[in-house]
Amino acid sequence: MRDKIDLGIIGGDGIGPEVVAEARKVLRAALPENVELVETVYPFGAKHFQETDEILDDESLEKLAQHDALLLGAVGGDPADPRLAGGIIERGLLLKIRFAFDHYINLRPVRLWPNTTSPLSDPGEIDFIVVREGTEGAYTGTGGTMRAGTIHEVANEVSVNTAFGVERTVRYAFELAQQRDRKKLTLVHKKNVLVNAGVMWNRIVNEVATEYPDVSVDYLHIDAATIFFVTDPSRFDVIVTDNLFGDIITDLAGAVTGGIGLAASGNINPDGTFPSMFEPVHGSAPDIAGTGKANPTAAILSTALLLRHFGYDEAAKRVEAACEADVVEAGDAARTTNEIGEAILARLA
Ligand SMILES: NC(=O)c1ccc[n+]([C@@H]2O[C@H](COP(=O)([O-])OP(=O)(O)OC[C@H]3O[C@@H](n4cnc5c(N)ncnc54)[C@H](O)[C@@H]3O)[C@@H](O)[C@H]2O)c1
Ligand SMILES: CC(C)[C@H](C(=O)O)[C@@H](O)C(=O)O
Ligand SMILES: [Mg+2]
Repeated sequence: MRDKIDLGIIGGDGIGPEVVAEARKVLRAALPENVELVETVYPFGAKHFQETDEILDDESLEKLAQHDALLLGAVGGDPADPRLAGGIIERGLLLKIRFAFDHYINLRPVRLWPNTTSPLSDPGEIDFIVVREGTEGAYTGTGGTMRAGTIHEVANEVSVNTAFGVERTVRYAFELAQQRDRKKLTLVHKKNVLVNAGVMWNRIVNEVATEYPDVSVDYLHIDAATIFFVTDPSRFDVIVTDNLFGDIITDLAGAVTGGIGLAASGNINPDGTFPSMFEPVHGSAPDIAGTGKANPTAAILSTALLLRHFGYDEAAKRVEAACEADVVEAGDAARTTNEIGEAILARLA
């Protein structure tokens, strides 16, 4: 195992820097003593763009590429600012990194912890993981607008799905399913309507399935999947899905398992050619930024994914156990971002 992690950090906007501050403390404390943590903090985000006109140029991207991994809070500024229209920061910063660093696996574990409040009356056991494709689908920016601003405007947003991109994602999901107790993979798509992409996803899942005879395969249309997220979430083990469906269902999963403030994610480049990037599922939450109400647990749990990514399984387990113990003990008690971070940190000591 490596004895040094060179980490690039982008706190970003809103609650991003607030939750990242807590995550950094926990990460440092969780790492084995003989592992050096080198941190470089970058100012990128909507605020930085408003002040400097810079989003993320190629030179900065090259600097980010030199790190072993990246930790990101969240980006996204004031929706009322016309300069930020069109997702300029989300696309020019966050998606630029995911695409440039070939983060084709967007890994989003979902768990209902004891004593966590779920809006479901009888949630049962929830412990599944969403393997969201991260570099294709509706996110490529393919499309365009004709006759903009007129009654005759046509706006096309094309979902791009390549056999290469789908196959590597599906294979990753099967590998993951094979390592888990239940060994069950559910493809979530919309093959009854998205007949080109959906049919290809389905075919590739069935083809790869022949190499994993011990993994059982299930299929759900995305609309039906949202029903089961609420009525029977324990049926899921590993879900594989495209970029946009994966975005939507992981916010839903966060909401039914005790809140988006607990949902972690990793944008993984499994080949190791580029740094993987770890971030909470949630956004910059402008409605609570600066109030101390943000839950940093999702960001802290994202560092557990980072630790596991580098093989520090014991350290990852300690972070997860500390978060779990904190959730179990504190329940819904109103605490500040800093209080939650300190409580989790104290449990690691
Ligand atoms: N990875 C990212 O950087 C990322 C992810 C999602 C959204 N965004 C951006 O963030 C901005 C706001 O987006 P949004 O409002 O749709 O989604 P959001 O996730 O920021 O907020 C949705 C709701 O969840 C709450 N919430 C989010 N994180 C929380 C936490 N840690 N603790 C407690 N409550 C929390 C917010 O207060 C809000 O009520 C937009 O600009 C969006 O594009 C960025
Ligand atoms: C901000 C946005 C581009 C991003 C996405 O859609 O992937 C976010 O919602 C997420 O879930 O990480
Ligand atoms: Mg999202």
